[in-house]
Amino acid sequence: MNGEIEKFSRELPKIELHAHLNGSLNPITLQHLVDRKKEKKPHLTNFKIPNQKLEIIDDFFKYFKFIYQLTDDEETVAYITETVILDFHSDGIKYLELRTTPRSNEENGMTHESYIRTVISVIKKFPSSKHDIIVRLIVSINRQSTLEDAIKIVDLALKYKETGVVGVDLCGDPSRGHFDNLKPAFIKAKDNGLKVTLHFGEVESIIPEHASMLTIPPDRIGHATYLDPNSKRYILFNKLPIEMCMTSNVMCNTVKDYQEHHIKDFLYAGHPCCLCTDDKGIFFSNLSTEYSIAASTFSLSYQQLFDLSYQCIDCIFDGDEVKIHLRKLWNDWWELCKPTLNTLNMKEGNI
Ligand SMILES: CNc1ncnc2c1ncn2[C@@H]1O[C@H](COP(=O)(O)O)[C@@H](O)[C@H]1O
Repeated sequence: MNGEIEKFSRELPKIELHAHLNGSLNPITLQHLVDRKKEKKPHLTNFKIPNQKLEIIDDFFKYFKFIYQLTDDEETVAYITETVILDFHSDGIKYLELRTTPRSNEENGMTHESYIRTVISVIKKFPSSKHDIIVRLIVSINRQSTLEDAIKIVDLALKYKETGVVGVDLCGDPSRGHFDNLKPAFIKAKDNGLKVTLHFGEVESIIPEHASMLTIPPDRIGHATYLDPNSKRYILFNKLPIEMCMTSNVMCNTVKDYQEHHIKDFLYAGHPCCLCTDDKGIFFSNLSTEYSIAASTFSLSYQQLFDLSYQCIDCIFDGDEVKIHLRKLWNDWWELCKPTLNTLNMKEGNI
């Protein structure tokens, strides 16, 4: 990879809109958690995430059986939230929408509500004025939830709407559950002013759920790898922003390689695409690497990389005031940075 582009991608102000808390733990944090818990849970002693491409996406979801045992109390949830925010901060992320699925643990008194409260209490420690990063929360609902639980989670998201929750997400193993079972929960979220993002088209077998999902309608979708013609038309016509997770898709083998990634078609069409990490801890990536990969795969120029990052501002779930703040930040950075760039890479790239 071109070293100059890597440096540029690191320094570029960036927005992360699709990052699962428990999938974003760096290897050092994970090892630290293993060390802390191994006395009580000796079967986790040798747990490590292998840095290799998976054969099928089903294998990916198995990791959470282990990770969840490491993050099953409020103290640890607070610790990982802080670590993950600091990691994103040091990678040049200026606005982060972190997402997580509330969990409970009867043994130590953690409830869905105390889980959310814990995450929010850490987010509050990062006021933008002090820390140079704005953090918001998306509350995830797993596809395997019951409708009753999903509604409870939406109610909690609404309860904490004024303290940093901006939206809800549908996530989880796409081969489990069905969107229609949970649809009323998403309608409730939307009706009450929360934004909605849905994992969409991550695998081909999910296509029959698409038409129903689009009726919500979502404010963004994640992945959009496998699309039927009607959904694709809807997404393009409505300029529905897509959270693009290139390394995640390649590592889970839902996309053959970077060159074949569907982001290419959407970029050609001038469609709003937001590069995201998904689960940077499991895929050994970070957001600046995703920008470098996009640049080297599709020969993007500095200007195109900057534009790619800039247009994410329009796709955030927070309101106009934050958007205006971010636009100024981006423009000021670009004015300072532009004169120092190698003019060769300023020329238009392939897209
Ligand atoms: C590969 N792409 C993906 N597709 C679907 N769901 C995913 C995912 N990556 C992560 N998750 C969902 O996020 C949870 C972990 O973070 P939190 O416990 O919420 O912080 C996983 O259990 C899974 O449901």
